[in-house]
Amino acid sequence: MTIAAVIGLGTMGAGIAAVLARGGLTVRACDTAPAAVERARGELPAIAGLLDRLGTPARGDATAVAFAGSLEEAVAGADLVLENVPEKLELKQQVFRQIDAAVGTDCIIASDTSGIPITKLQAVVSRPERVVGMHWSNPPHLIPMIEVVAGRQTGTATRDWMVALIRGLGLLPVVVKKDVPGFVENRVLYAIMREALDLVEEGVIEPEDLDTCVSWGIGYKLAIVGPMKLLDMAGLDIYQSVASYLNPELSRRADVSGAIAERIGRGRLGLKSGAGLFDYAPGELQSLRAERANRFVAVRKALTED
Ligand SMILES: NC(=O)c1ccc[n+]([C@@H]2O[C@H](COP(=O)([O-])OP(=O)(O)OC[C@H]3O[C@@H](n4cnc5c(N)ncnc54)[C@H](O)[C@@H]3O)[C@@H](O)[C@H]2O)c1
Ligand SMILES: Cc1ncc(C=O)c(C(=O)O)c1O
Repeated sequence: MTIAAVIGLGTMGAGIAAVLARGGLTVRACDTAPAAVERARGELPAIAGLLDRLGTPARGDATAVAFAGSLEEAVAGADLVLENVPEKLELKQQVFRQIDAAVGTDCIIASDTSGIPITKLQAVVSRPERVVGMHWSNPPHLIPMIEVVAGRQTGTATRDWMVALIRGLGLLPVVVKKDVPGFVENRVLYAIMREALDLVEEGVIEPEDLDTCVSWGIGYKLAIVGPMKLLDMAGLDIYQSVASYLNPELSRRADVSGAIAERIGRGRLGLKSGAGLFDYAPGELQSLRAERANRFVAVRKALTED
């Protein structure tokens, strides 16, 4: 039985732990914030219900996650440790050192980092060849694609082990061939987010209308036809004509939108704080999450049915 430990139970933690547990792994998890542990514990039954509805391979119970009192307790005897703490390099490196000191020589240490180069994380451990990126997408129990990223010193066997694990979970591993910041998913997503925020800040479009435009004009299409295939569908000549005048116009800002920093400064972090770019009524968050989860399940089943 493969033993997995998940370090960090925030937005991503419960869903990842549940998917690993349903895949038949023995899962332990920990978080330095007791409230995060209790929130994750409370989320597991609903997540398990969604995985049942998706019909993913069930080799275990998605709610069978053991919550450890410390990182050392969580990682003891683990075959895989997934670091899942906030996106801060120094913190991740500190946690990586702590993991490295507590695991066996065969343990694979993975990170769910959104895009910090894996090479920077493996630089602080004694067996860098056992370090690999395992980048899930939010919500992790509903999005089947996981990026597998090898750092400069990652062993091929480690990368291949991770690909096989993800396939065994019934999910879609995508091997990112170069350890670039943001990997692939977030480089594309953040180009979209940068342009979207610029268009709203420049008064070109209202936020709600931007979401409608991108979700139904682009997201819906890309769910069925990926960008590379879409070029053939649209016509490479059309792309060349449009890109020739449009590429010079696209946002190239290297800083982060001031609108984002301003809201963070007011404690408006998004769903995690009850308000962000949008306001949410107190009871709305739960129904919003449930509605979105239902739509994720319906679309994923529609896209994967033969
Ligand atoms: N939120 C997303 O959409 C998303 C998607 C994919 C990947 N990621 C990445 O996954 C990682 C986690 O993201 P998140 O959104 O879950 O973050 P989060 O801030 O919601 O949760 C992080 C959790 O880590 C805990 N933590 C902090 N220090 C710790 C330590 N030393 N030991 C154990 N727990 C500790 C915090 O208490 C918190 O509960 C980040 O690297 C992030 O970039 C996030
Ligand atoms: C805004 C944003 N940033 C990072 C990630 C993943 O690393 C996501 C996501 O998974 O959806 C995201 O939405």
